[in-house]
Amino acid sequence: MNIALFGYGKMGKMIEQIALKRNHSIVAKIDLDATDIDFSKIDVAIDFSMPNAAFGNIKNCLEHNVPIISGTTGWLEDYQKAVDLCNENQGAFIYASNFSLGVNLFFELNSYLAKMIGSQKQYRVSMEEIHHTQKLDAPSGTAITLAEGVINETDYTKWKLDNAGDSEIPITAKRIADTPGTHTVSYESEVDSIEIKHTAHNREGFALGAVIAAEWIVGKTGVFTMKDVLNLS
Ligand SMILES: NC(=O)c1ccc[n+]([C@@H]2O[C@H](COP(=O)([O-])OP(=O)(O)OC[C@H]3O[C@@H](n4cnc5c(N)ncnc54)[C@H](O)[C@@H]3O)[C@@H](O)[C@H]2O)c1
Ligand SMILES: O=C(O)C1=N[C@H](C(=O)O)CCC1
Repeated sequence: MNIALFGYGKMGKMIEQIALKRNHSIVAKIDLDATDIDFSKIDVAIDFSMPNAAFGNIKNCLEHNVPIISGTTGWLEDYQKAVDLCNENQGAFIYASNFSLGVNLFFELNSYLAKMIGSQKQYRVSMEEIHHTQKLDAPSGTAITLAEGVINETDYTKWKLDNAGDSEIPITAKRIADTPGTHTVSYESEVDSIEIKHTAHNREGFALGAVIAAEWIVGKTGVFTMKDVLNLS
């Protein structure tokens, strides 16, 4: 498969290594705004760029009929526009806040736990995410997906960074050097605590998941998620 990388930073470089090992070719590396991209030889694009660049890259690919996988976080105010563009162009698009298999299993576990605890009003939920100090957005996209998972199953209505009101889920974002990504969901009552936690040891899981999503999407039409790719219920 001929892959174009939008964003050639920490993730772009890791994705390149994994894609080459899986016998794909990297036919373009776009690391800044580019106007002279030859879309005719690209089978699929993978965007791990920056919050202010992701939507432009997705739009460019969809308008040139190139399927696009986006892992960039912090641009979700434009997500619905990307979905509409994909549908208008009969294109193919996946955004995931986290492409690793482990985190996608963790999302399922989080929803299941929230569903069980939803009616147990003695528990208060909170979340913590820890990432490296270069991260531009907070809270992490993964923490937002986790919060949405809880909101779907309980009476919580919103998430909020730090101090939250009664119906809001408080998320604490910490930045510590060299931390690839750690997420904890905690439930506290007067008498006990329940915690679930996912720790990424490096970026390989994110990158492998993105390449697997790219392999999966070629030849398909529509807006998909990692649940579709991994065949999770
Ligand atoms: N979904 C996931 O599984 C997952 C995993 C890790 C990181 N991320 C997200 O991916 C993004 C990139 O992470 P990173 O650690 O590689 O960051 P990084 O800062 O190392 O790399 C980003 C690269 O994007 C480039 N860039 C800037 N403007 C661009 C443009 N217009 N087009 C193309 N490239 C452009 C920058 O020059 C930089 O090299 C972040 O938003 C991060 O939160 C997501
Ligand atoms: O390194 C990052 O930046 C990461 N971003 C994603 C997020 O915001 O959830 C996934 C984990 C790593």
